[in-house]
Amino acid sequence: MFPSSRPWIVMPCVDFKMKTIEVDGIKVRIQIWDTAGQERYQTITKQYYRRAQGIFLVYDISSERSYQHIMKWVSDVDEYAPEGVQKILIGNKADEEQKRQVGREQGQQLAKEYGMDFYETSACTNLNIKESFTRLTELVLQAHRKELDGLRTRASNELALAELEEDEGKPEGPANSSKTCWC
Ligand SMILES: Nc1nc2c(ncn2[C@@H]2O[C@H](COP(=O)(O)OP(=O)(O)OP(=O)(O)O)[C@@H](O)[C@H]2O)c(=O)[nH]1
Repeated sequence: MFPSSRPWIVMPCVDFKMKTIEVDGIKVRIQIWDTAGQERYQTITKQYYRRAQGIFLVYDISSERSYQHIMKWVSDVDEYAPEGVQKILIGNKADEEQKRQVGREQGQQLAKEYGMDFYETSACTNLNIKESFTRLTELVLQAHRKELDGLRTRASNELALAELEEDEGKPEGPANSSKTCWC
């Protein structure tokens, strides 16, 4: 039953969850947006790329077709996600070994081509679920740490420059002003 006092927006194409995970002893709260793969939702789901910091590109190891789609996802991510977004390639349904159509090496090869980490996972047996989430969070934190360090360096350089300019503007100190001629 929907409460009548407030509006409800039903988005059939995006699932949202929040999770807290620990990386290097730090608790990190992450937002997870699971966008639908179907073509008909693409206009909406692409909007979600814009604020992403980390993206899992997921195919199904029992579907060659889903693997072939990864190239398209990568080009969409390049087009719509912010520069520097962290990506990991996932071959899901690793529990379905008897239905496998995509070899593990194919996944590894593709990930290598795009410079991504790669995991085979199973949502059914929990294989590599925690590991892949932890790794993506780690990559996002590392990327932002670099950004923060860059900002810090720039701020301290600017401060040093400001101090230098202030010093240069000051009248000369007593040591210099009471100039003594030794000759
Ligand atoms: N055997 C197996 N089945 C899985 C696994 N992950 C998901 N499934 C099944 O695959 C089907 C599709 O799962 P979804 O989570 O809806 O997949 P999705 O990619 O989000 O689908 P869309 O949002 O429609 O693109 C469901 O029947 C799941 O139970 C897995 O690791 N192993």
